[in-house]
Amino acid sequence: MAYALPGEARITGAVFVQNPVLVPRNHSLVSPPVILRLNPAFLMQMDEHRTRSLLQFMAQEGLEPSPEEEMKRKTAIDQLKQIVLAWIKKVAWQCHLPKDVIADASATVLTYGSYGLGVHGPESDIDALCVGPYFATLEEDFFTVLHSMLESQTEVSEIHCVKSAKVPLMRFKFNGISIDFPYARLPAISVPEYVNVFDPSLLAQVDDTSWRSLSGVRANKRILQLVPNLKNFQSMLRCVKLWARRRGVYSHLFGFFGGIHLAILTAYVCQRYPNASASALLCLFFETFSKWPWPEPVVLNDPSIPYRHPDGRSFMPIMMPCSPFEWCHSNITRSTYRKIVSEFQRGYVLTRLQDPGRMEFRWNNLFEAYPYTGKHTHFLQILLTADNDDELQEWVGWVKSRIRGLLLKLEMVQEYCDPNPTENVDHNITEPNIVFYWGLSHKGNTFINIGSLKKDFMKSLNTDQFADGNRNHCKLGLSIVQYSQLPKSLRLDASGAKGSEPCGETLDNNYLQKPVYSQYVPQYFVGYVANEQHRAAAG
Ligand SMILES: Nc1ncnc2c1ncn2[C@@H]1O[C@H](COP(=O)(O)OP(=O)(O)OP(=O)(O)O)[C@@H](O)[C@H]1O
Ligand SMILES: [Mg+2]
Ligand SMILES: [Mg+2]
Repeated sequence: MAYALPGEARITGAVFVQNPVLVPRNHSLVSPPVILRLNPAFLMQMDEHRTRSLLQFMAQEGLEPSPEEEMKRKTAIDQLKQIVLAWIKKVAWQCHLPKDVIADASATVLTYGSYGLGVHGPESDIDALCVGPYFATLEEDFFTVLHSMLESQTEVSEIHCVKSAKVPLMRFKFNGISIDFPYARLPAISVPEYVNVFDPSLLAQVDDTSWRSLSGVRANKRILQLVPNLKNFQSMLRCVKLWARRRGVYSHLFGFFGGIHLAILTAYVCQRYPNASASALLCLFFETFSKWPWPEPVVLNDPSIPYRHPDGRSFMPIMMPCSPFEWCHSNITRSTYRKIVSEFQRGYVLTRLQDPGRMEFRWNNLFEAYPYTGKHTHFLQILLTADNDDELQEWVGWVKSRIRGLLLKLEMVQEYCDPNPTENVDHNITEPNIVFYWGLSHKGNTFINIGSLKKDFMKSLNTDQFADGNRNHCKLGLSIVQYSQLPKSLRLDASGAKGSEPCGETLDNNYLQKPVYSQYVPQYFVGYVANEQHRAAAG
């Protein structure tokens, strides 16, 4: 028995109900149910209690980096700023610029992505845009001069240039922290630390690549301007990201959401319910998106701003919140769309505010890890091996940057496929390796011609282009495995209480989860092509 709150009494702010309503208290525990007459003060108290328990849960989960981790990141950015400043003086001097211009010349580093939003976790990268003056070129000064300056720093390791991406960047580790480092060139001599990235006079003259590189920073700043309560937004987005990770719907490359998508969805709910508490916002997130009439787009900005409707190819269109108001790039497919929708619905069922008599909220249930082995009986095993760890890292990165092709091919023969992005290591195999297990539909075609699937995918992988085609020892194996052939750590019956004996190749439970941070990004990665019209509209 559950009494729903009347429609108009939804939690849309500090005021919860217009009229007291009757609800059962602890209806599952008390029989017959004790009926309690709720009043707004009680509901408010209950909301505070829920928010406290959510914040407690977040603390237990270690979602916020420790002060030491924070300091490490801040130091990394400060040091990068110093390096960039030294770099620009050197470039100005090499360009034989007049002394006073050399003295004025400056460049800076602007953070964006999860770090810029203040929602990074211990495992997040730092997205840092290097912004330099007009005389420092991308190809020569950034990718050659700055690259070699960075390479010579003891703090920097695993540095790679990703020149062919839409947003060209350097990728490296600074004291062990992964950094994405694109470059934008502004029509100025001096780029101050707090440069205004919305300044139309600057934007009107930047080149296309710089424009795309700047769009990440501009989108972030816009999100921060648009959310009414920053602290609530940050708490909620941390929770939403944890939920998405645990439920297997966080991975842009594997057809799910990336950080930018979740940031915009979260900001949308915050904007719509400016006075709601952090816990109410999380509940409203699931309510909003479990009922969302996809493919109706999610638009964060003022709805009066005219926009072109999406082309109909995107399952879940989400608009970037800064001009020229393009769509966030999305890899969502038929299968991943289905999974995301069902996860929104699950979230809604577990957090619905229909039962306000329920004082305790089991947040653990919402964030439970997705039970792949309870949902699927057959899996596509994707095994990637290489001669050494460095080659493996490059190989995995390359394959992941093109993995959507495999998903689409599989969807042509399978009704549904669940591409689990978790990276496992099989210690029974001597070569360095990474293994993925993708859930297959039991209703679909159980016969998959693995040979032809692999041939097609290898063709689209275009291994000749991969590191100049010199990596002959990088291999990819595809096979279908049953539940019983999975590593024990992935099975529901890992305790051995029940379940069948392994058949075929036996895999042990010595698997590790080890995310690979790669130099490769898909060609379409981030952003859009700007044109004169876009620039004119910028601001
Ligand atoms: N698909 C995309 N479309 C548009 N912009 C994107 C896209 N993916 C990434 N970006 C830009 O790059 C930034 C950094 O992306 P990244 O993948 O590092 O996610 P993030 O939000 O920082 O989350 P994480 O904590 O996982 O790193 C985003 O904030 C966004 O500006
Ligand atoms: Mg990031
Ligand atoms: Mg990044």
